Amino acid sequence: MKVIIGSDHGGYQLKDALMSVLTELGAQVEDVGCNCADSVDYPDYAQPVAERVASGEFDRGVLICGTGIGMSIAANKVQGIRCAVVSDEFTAQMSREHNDANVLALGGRVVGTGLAAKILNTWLTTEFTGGRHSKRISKIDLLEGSGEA
Ligand SMILES: O=C(CO)[C@H](O)[C@H](O)[C@H](O)COP(=O)(O)O
Repeated sequence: MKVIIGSDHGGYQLKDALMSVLTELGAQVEDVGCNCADSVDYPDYAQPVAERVASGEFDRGVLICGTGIGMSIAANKVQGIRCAVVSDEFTAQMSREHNDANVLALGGRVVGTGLAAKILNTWLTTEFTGGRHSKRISKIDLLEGSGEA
């Protein structure tokens, strides 16, 4: 699986910590930064991650800011992106099974490293259920003008 990951200054430490999870899962990872505590703007990292997932270049994206909220708002502006902010394992599982989320947003100031690793593991290894959920995803596609009625 090809995964692209990015963060702002509120998430770069958690991003670094999660690299081992991605490596253990055998993911092919590209890190678009940032890589230090200097203040940056989260949309500058959400945009390349979201666009490169939406284009099909990467299978999944992971975005980390202080809360995950800013990253998710920005990523969800890109057509074809279903970004879920997750702080627990159950919603990580549901965001894949029901919502087919293709980008995961985490809060570096919200979840600790251990929980974040479990969330990421669950999120990357859970498949979309399809069925009744596919119809709902199609309706989301219509909302953003990319689907067919
Ligand atoms: O966008 C966010 C909140 O929705 C992110 O958590 C940012 O990381 C946060 O806003 C950055 O805050 P800072 O005070 O500039 O460090």
